[in-house]
Amino acid sequence: MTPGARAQAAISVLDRVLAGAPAEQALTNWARASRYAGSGDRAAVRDLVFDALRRRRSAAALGGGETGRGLVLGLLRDQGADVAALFTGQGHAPAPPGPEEAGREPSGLEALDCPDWLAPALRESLGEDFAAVMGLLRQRAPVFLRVNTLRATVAGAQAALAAEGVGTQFNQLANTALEVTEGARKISSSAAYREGLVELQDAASQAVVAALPLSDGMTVLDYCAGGGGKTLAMAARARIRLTAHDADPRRMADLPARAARAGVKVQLTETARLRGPFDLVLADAPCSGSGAWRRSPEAKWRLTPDRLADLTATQDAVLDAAAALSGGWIAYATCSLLAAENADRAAAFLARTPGWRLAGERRLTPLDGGDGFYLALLRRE
Ligand SMILES: C[S@@+](CC[C@H](N)C(=O)[O-])C[C@H]1O[C@@H](n2cnc3c(N)ncnc32)[C@H](O)[C@@H]1O
Repeated sequence: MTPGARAQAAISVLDRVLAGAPAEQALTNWARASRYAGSGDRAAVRDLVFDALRRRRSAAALGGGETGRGLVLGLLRDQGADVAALFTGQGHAPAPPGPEEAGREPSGLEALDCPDWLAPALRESLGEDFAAVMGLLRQRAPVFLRVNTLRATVAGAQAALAAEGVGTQFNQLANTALEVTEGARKISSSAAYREGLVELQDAASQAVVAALPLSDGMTVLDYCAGGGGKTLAMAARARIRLTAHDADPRRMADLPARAARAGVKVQLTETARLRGPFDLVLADAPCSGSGAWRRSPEAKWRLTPDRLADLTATQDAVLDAAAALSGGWIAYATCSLLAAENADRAAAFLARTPGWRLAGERRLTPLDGGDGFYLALLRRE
């Protein structure tokens, strides 16, 4: 595909996303219908789509409108690309821009790609870091790996990856974290990955697990296990008896295979069969994902006040369920930057639940290098 044809493909995918389709699904449908597109084309179109979604507001201003065409035009102008050479109207390339597509410079919250309604809450939560964090959320996220210390040392994993063309450097957020510097697209086919030496996991997510009070012999429940990223990371930290649960068990479908690959034992349990007490319950609650908007930029634009209110109600329910199942610790975590989902939820829990205290807290933002995360360690008195 020519660069112009790739831009046109991104325009059609973005039009579907703007109409409500999830970006991953719209990209998959486009790729299935475009057998002529090679892996390089698919990667280029994907990058255009996700870059445009991260900058949806500012790109719409620069491109003259919030359409697929406006977003791609605006993104390319932002990147300093030669738009006239791409929007030629020749072959499969998009038509040249008209005068109504001249666009304008974005300003204020628009230039930060911040939704207006969320700005006060984000400003309050992030304080003087607000603009710097919003600026980082407009960029691509680094790719991080977690070294599975049950299978390899950090140096051993680095050497195995390097032999397969994947360059890494140590990241200070966690002593298991490697940032990928080269060859990210080779990871999933590498032997190091297939043999369970490394997992894809954000460095801040690893830092959260590193901060948990885990020791040999503990019984641990991962109450919101999802795909099991933190389940596996906890298993590598200490010899614990691990149970994984999720309100939607289908989310744990890959966990048995991932656990086998990592050399880890995990018991999957349905809600009706859960029996406490556990020494520690990890409540990695569903949230706005605002700390991970670099990876999932659509979430920034789809969040609404009603959705946020639903999420905080679920977070309260998850904390209450965790308290009923824990004999000692609750680790409440989110990948949100909003105090309403973080410290406010921990405070509300402590206010309505006698017999618990706050034993520790950690806040991470993309300024620390990884995703934004919050962790509250709650201790039964
Ligand atoms: C942030 S994700 C978990 C990510 C996972 N811990 C990881 O590290 O890969 C939150 C999970 O909570 C689950 N969930 C939502 N509501 C829940 C509830 N009321 N009780 C338990 N799990 C819930 C969702 O299905 C989702 O898989």
